[in-house]
Amino acid sequence: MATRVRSYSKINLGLAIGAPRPDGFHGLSTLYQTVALHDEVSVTARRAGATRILIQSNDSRVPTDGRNTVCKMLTRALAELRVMAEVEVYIQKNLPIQGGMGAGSANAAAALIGLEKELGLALDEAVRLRIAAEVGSDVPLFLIGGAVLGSNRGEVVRAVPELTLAGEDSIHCVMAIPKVGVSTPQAFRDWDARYTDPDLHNSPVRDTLGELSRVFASIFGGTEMEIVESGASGIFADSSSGNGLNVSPEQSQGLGQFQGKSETSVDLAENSLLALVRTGIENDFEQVVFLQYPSLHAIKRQLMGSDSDVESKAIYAALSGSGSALFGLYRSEADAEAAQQRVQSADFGCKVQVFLTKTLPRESYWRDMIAE
Ligand SMILES: C[C@](O)(CO)[C@H](O)COP(=O)(O)OP(=O)(O)OC[C@H]1O[C@@H](n2ccc(N)nc2=O)[C@H](O)[C@@H]1O
Ligand SMILES: Nc1ncnc2c1ncn2[C@@H]1O[C@H](COP(=O)(O)OP(=O)(O)OP(=O)(O)O)[C@@H](O)[C@H]1O
Repeated sequence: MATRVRSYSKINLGLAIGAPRPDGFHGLSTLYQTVALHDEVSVTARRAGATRILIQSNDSRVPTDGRNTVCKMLTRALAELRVMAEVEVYIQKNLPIQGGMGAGSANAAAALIGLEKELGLALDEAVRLRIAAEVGSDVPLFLIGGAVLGSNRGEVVRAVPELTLAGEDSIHCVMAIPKVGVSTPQAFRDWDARYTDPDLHNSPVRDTLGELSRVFASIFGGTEMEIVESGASGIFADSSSGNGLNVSPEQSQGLGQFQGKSETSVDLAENSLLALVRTGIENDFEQVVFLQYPSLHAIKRQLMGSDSDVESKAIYAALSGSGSALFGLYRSEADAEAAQQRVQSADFGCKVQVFLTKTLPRESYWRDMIAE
């Protein structure tokens, strides 16, 4: 029987892009959050005299050769394990391709988990993170799950306390998935063009990378990391987690006012999403992707809701990664359903799928990953 692994997706809460680097990548600062929507990656593996990796998928757009993230990951993992094996993988695609939800990256992490389980072997945590980073900037986050800070080119990851809203760490989320694929490398190139071409460059260059990094540091602290075991994976965890949050007095006051309370530490532990959103986080990719696809901007507005109904408005809505998927986060299921309705009933000139889901904290991520 194959090991069936749920390959969950991610959204980005705030994403700042730095200058292009000599290696072709960009510095990046983001807060990844895993969500419950997922593909399913089924893995069968047995030791053999020679390695053979067979990949199949229900979606013909998924490459089944060495270009597949799963193939890249398994090749590296088997080499590190010093094992030869016949491996068969079936990728049941539910998530969009080029959707900005990290689906292909998550497939690679899921395949690694499945391979280890099938062979009864486990790689050292540092090795897993290293080969994950080689496969793609978005892969390491899926070896941690929950709320994860990403830096460098996105592959340096750090577990941070779960995002909370009214004490809950599983937050109602609406994903809107337009039938548009956005190429990530192209979106980075568009960003560069916008900020190097004087004709396109309308506003002074802002150090959004530095600004967002400082926001994250003020919210999550910059404490030492330690390796702890959690679920199926060892993870890097913030040693200050527990009550967890380290917020400036100004932010604490702002949040207290928002809630009509003066207590800060309890409020912050219970409402860290609000604290984060009130710092003004943004996704830099919106500046270039919305110019090219104005319909995506219109979808974001519908996800956000109207100022005349502040109570049911989204807490936050944004493009995920480089898109094309967008998401909204809500106080209640009813608010999320209302947002789903708004998006479904509007005409954006392109087909849009809309899903109700929830953010997936680290504990649930690992607990529910293996489908029985
Ligand atoms: C946009 C995000 O999804 C945000 O979470 C990620 O940054 C993308 O991560 P990913 O799909 O795993 O990207 P990779 O496979 O590592 O890189 C694909 C291409 O995107 C560009 N790229 C990616 C990440 C980064 N920090 N800077 C870049 O310029 C590079 O051209 C690279 O060749
Ligand atoms: N396992 C895979 N699933 C889907 N696409 C894959 C996979 N492996 C390689 N690819 C290729 O990678 C490209 C982008 O895949 P993916 O769906 O991960 O994009 P994405 O959702 O935009 O990811 P990100 O959020 O990391 O930008 C596709 O065009 C596809 O050709």
